[in-house]
Amino acid sequence: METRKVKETKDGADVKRFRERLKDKKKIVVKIGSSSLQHSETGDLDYTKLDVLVRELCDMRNRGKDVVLVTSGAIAVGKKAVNIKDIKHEEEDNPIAVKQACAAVGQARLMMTYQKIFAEYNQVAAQILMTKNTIVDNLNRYNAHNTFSELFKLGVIPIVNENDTVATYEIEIGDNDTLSAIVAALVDADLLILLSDIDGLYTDDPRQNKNAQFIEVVEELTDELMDMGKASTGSSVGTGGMNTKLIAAKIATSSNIDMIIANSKDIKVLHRILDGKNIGTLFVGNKETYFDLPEFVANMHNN
Ligand SMILES: Nc1ncnc2c1ncn2[C@@H]1O[C@H](COP(=O)(O)OP(=O)(O)O)[C@@H](O)[C@H]1O
Ligand SMILES: N[C@@H](CCC(=O)OP(=O)(O)O)C(=O)O
Repeated sequence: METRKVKETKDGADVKRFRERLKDKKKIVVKIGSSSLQHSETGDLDYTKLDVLVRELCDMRNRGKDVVLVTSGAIAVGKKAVNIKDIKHEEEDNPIAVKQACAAVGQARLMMTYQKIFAEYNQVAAQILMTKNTIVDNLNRYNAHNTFSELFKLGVIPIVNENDTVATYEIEIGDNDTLSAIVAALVDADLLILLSDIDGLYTDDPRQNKNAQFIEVVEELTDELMDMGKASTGSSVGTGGMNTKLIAAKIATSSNIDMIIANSKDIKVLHRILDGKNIGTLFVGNKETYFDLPEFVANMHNN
């Protein structure tokens, strides 16, 4: 049984009020990682999970919300399709090209699967592939923003991933936790939900430290909290571990967007979160900060 650690609110008020306001969120970005989409034993797609994910997203649309899905999985699905088990950097002449080739195969397959399931719920979905330049270049950013706005007006759910085949993978945005927060800031979302292979943020990696305590709410991302993720690596399938989730939290909360990390083992948590239930770790958006998105993305890997 996990020990829950509830951070006191600044004014001592009940943390429940932060959960209550989740009921009113209108524009929601949901991110799912590769490890959550696959069966861990075989690496094949978990269709049951994908089905529940799509159903939850369509139901959010039916509740009148604007919804974006940021999905990983292109490389993992591509690797499976061309029968590559491991991309070992020391054994490949050009490991990045191998990953990019896998992404080219896998992205199309992944979208095919999503399109099929979204169609079952009579929901139109779109694909948006982004690179660092989509945000840094003013005209690109303006066009991307307008495209999202039009898709929302049309009731379409945009499905986003990094354009791994043209991005220099690992030195551009590189992970979808960060990408999802960037997307949330770009579209002026009011909630970002990261579905992970863990319940939320702990005081330390609970897989390494049995005494790690669960943190229910983070009202202020202190340096101490940011350091909590730095040593982490995450699963063998996932890219960023907790570090990239905390970077995402920094981007989101500085843009006044609430963010939640929740466990993807039961994707039905999505509607429960929107019902104000106490699930996952909630990072509270900060109204007082100004966040310069293009500036941040331009300097991302220099920080
Ligand atoms: N402080 C922490 N709190 C929670 N999980 C942590 C922490 N530090 C490291 N981790 C690890 O990060 C993992 C989640 O990252 P990752 O595997 O990249 O997830 P995903 O593929 O879902 O994005 C957890 O399974 C956990 O082992
Ligand atoms: N863009 C890559 C995923 C990168 C990524 O961040 O993966 P993950 O840590 O599983 O969310 C892909 O689609 O394979």
